[in-house]
Order: sequence, then structure tokens, then C-alpha cells
Amino acid sequence: MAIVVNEPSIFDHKGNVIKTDDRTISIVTKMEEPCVAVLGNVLSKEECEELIRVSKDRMNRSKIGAQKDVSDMRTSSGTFLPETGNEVIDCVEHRISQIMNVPVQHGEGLHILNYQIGQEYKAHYDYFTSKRKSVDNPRISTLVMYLNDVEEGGETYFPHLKLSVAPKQGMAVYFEYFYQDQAINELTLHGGSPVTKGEKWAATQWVRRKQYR
Ligand SMILES: O=C(O)CCC(=O)C(=O)O
Ligand SMILES: [Fe+2]
Repeated sequence: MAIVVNEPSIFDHKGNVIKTDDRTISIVTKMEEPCVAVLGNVLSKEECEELIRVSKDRMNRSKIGAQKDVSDMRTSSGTFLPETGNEVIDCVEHRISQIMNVPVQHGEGLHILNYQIGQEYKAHYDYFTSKRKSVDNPRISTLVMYLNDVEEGGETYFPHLKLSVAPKQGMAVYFEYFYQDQAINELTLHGGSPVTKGEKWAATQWVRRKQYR
């Protein structure tokens, strides 16, 4: 059945799968305006484990410092991975760019998040709301990938859409927010709900309209 949409999306994949150079991703669920898609088979177990492995040290190290990450808004810890030098990161970033349909150079780089029990990321927009930052090279879309299975909690929730995505290793949720109609962008409000059992590892790619790196 064709769904009528008023504004263009960059997530213009046809059919139920996305064939990238090295992997077939499944489109599990999709809605329009805002375009939100739940994707399966985005990352292998080994890739998830490698992303966690290379991040672990960096998280620990950053925590010894000034605890800059700790705020009411986001109680998880996070780190940006370095842009080059790891085959798995390069390969994953290439695949993500084909899924998101935006060149690698528009991506901010993988941001790894770790949530321990009770930690969360309160509801927020990924686009910049301050005028100064937003004009020149705005963020346009996001892919949040789940790197492990969470025993309980840790869903990515969209309160305005009444939608909740449970974290599952290798799966991801995609959404975009460059609609002319600002009311649609505002529907992408989302957060990571508190982990209540186990821990949660996720990787986020935020993408810009123009080249960023
Ligand atoms: O952890 C999640 O489920 C959401 C993460 C998120 O919103 C972000 O990284 O911008
Ligand atoms: Fe976010």
C-alpha cells in the first residue's frame, strides 16, 4: 500500500531490505513524517563486541577526568571514536553511510554510549535548537545502533509518537528531522529510558547536511 507523504525523505530505500556493499539490512518497521525506521541486521555480533572493546578504555579514562558528561539530562557515559585506524570502525561507518544515504564525511563519527542501571538520556532533540549552531551545517538525521541485549529497560522512546524501540544487539533505529514543517521535526523528540537490569551499549551516528570532516 502506498503511503502519501508531503515532504521528501533521504531514507528512500525500496522494498524490505537495504543492500549495502557488505551486508543486507532489514527494514523491520517504518513510519513517515517523521520518517522513523527500525532496522535489523545492521551490525554483526563481532562488530558490536569490537565497538564496545575499543570504547571501554576510553569511557573509563574519561570518567577519571572532570566527569564532564555527568548532567541531569544524560547520566550515561559516552565517547567519540577516533575517525580512522580501525578496520571495523571504517567498515561500519561505510555501511552506515549507505543506510543513511549520506557520505561518510557528513557524519560526526561514532559516538558510543554506556548506560549502567538507573542511567538514562532524557527526552531531547538531536537537531540544534540554538540559532548560532543550527544555521550553517545542521544535523539532519540519526542512527542509534544497539550493541548489546539489555535485560530490562533502556528503550529508545519517542513520547510524541507513542513509540518505544527495545534495544537488541545489532539492530538500530533511524530517524530524520529536516522537514520544512517544524511541527514534524518536533515529533522526533526522543530519549533513552533508564536501564533497570543489566547495562546498555549503543552507538550513535549524527549526520550533517554538509561535509563535516
Ligand atoms: O540511547 C538511546 O536509546 C538514545 C540515544 C540518543 O538519543 C542519542 O545518542 O542522541
Ligand atoms: Fe538523541
